[in-house]
Amino acid sequence: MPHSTHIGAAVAIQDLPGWTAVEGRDAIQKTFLFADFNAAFGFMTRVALLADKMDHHPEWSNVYNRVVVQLTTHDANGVTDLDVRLAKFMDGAGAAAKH
Ligand SMILES: C[C@H](O)[C@H](O)[C@H]1CNC2=NC(N)=NC(=O)C2=N1
Repeated sequence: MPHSTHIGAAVAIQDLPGWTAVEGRDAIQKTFLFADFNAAFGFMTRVALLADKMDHHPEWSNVYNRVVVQLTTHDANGVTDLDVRLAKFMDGAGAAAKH
């Protein structure tokens, strides 16, 4: 795996508007709400291409226009710089999202 630096959810969310710490594990969470399924799946596709390049993958689910995301680094048992990088990219790619 790529080298990663442990940050922890509490510190990570200070720099990530709309992201919250998950109860019971070191992970961060955000819900993105889009106009429709097309916009939601477009977002997931753009994120998937980066996740593949980074070899760092979100835990997420999609129902129609809603995408619920949790990020953590399994190899580090917690939130690292890789999760912060992916979260920031999601915030950019999810600019069309309603909050
Ligand atoms: C072998 C492979 O590089 C690892 O399993 C990668 C794949 N994607 C990953 N994604 C996430 N979120 N955390 C990891 O620790 C991780 N590890």
